[in-house]
Amino acid sequence: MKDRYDYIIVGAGSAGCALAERLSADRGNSVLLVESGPADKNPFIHMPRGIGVIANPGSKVIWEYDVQTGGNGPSERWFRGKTLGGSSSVNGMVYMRGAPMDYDGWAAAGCEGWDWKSVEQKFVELENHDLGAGESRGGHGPLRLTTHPKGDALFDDIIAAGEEMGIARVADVNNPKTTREGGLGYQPTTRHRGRRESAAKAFLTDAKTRSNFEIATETDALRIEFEGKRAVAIRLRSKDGAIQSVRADKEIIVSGGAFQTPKLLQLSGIGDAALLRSLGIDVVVDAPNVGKNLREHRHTDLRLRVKGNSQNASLSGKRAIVTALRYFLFKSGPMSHAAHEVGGFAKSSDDLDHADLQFGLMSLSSSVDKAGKIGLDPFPGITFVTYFTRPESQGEVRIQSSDPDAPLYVNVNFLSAEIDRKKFVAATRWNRRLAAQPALTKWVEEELLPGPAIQTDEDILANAMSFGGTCFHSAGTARMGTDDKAVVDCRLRVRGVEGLRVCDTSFFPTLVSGNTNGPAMMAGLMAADFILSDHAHSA
Ligand SMILES: Cc1cc2nc3c(=O)[nH]c(=O)nc-3n(C[C@H](O)[C@H](O)[C@H](O)COP(=O)(O)OP(=O)(O)OC[C@H]3O[C@@H](n4cnc5c(N)ncnc54)[C@H](O)[C@@H]3O)c2cc1C
Repeated sequence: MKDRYDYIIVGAGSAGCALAERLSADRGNSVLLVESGPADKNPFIHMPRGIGVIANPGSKVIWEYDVQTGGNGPSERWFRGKTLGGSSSVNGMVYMRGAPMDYDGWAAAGCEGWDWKSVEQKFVELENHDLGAGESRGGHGPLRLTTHPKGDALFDDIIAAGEEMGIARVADVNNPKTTREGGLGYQPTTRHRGRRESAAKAFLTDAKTRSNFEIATETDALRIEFEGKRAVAIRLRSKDGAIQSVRADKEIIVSGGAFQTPKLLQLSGIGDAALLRSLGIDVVVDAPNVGKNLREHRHTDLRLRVKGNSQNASLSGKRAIVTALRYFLFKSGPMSHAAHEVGGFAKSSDDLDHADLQFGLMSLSSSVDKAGKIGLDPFPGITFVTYFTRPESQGEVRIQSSDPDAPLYVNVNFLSAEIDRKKFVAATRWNRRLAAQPALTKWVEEELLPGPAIQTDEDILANAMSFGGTCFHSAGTARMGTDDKAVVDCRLRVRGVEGLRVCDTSFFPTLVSGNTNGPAMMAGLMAADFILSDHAHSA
């Protein structure tokens, strides 16, 4: 590693990889990409269902958090990616983009340039879709997308059940009309030829050979260093514990993800002044909203015992070995599936002008045994996973110590907003309506979860944390905006200092209507445009 670069990016996740590729494409820029985790060599990263192995406690490729859910529920163990590709290397590979209204809402709140028409162009640039290029779809970008193949009778009947409810069968669930009106179809995924297509795969495979680009894995960014109000260097700790300051002549961009980005800002003196002083950290900018506005999707699950076509058996016991072998030989079979085979959007009530629910089918089902261990059910089961797409509950992430290795405080405050409670109930009822359609009566044997005893709105809410979970879409903790409380401005520059930006899901002012990997990569492309044009003008 050299002692100075033009640009230093902290975090080789979804956004960081996309940004690094774009900045280093100009050989006149020297770029350093710093990543806490190791290179993505573990073969289970690349096997789509390898997630069951790499997400285990103690895994070297994940960050683990103890998260307060809000209310009286027990805390939950959440994780994020810690390797090249970040969370895109450990996620469920469901590829969604969000709805035009999400981005148009950001623009209407003052952030010009973030309207749907602008971000849509970036999605098109990003995508190499197996459905080919279309009006709102890319066919030539770096990110190879594969739609789950047709042909499974149960999956097809789930889409047919949607049709019986008046929900269109669609070829591309990301089409803007589908995100508005609703529609179910086979799930587009970040997979290619049976392997995970992470941000590292899409953006670093070619870029890493560039002589102006360096990647430092197993290296932690501990603190941003300032001269006056200008961010000038990053304090780094390498694998062997050596500490080094590396200068950025142009900019530092923090892409550590929605938990680690606010943490690094706070450790560097950008945060709530009272909190920072109480921990002995010198204040660079009093920015009380760093770490606030944490947004997350909470899914409600309908676990069903079915008559067949579940993947439970082929992923359990001795058959799992055969399934894994099939995967390693042919890159096919259940080990090559993403989290959802079927997905899409729906309206929880016909009078809505926009879809408000996202649905995903998991072709397996799991339960917790008497010893508290989670395992696949010993019978055929599937799970409907549905969530309200635009939650308003807000939580918080904050440091509890000036020690960078100390655990973070995370409280997501699920269902604290009235609308989220109302929609959680609506989503739970919607799952049941789908399962009750004629197309599915020949498949469904029994509802296992929430279970027949849970019927009233009160019952559903009282048990909400026990039949669903986090979608791992955390965002919002370094909110973009034009108001005094925003952490970054609309070009992602940290307010109150110079030479520092944030580029990851932390800046999202609200959650988008869908999964967040695609939007994070899109953000990396947007940020690259801002940075390159700002420096072209200042040169
Ligand atoms: C289990 C799981 C399942 C998910 N499923 C889906 C899905 O199916 N579809 C979907 O679209 N989205 C999914 N998501 C969400 C999506 O993957 C994330 O929202 C997205 O990847 C976030 O991108 P990011 O750039 O904000 O951060 P990340 O991709 O998390 O990247 C942050 C990177 O920064 C590194 N880093 C952090 N701090 C430091 C530091 N101080 N020094 C050096 N490096 C640092 C981290 O190690 C990490 O590599 C899932 C996420 C998880 C965790």
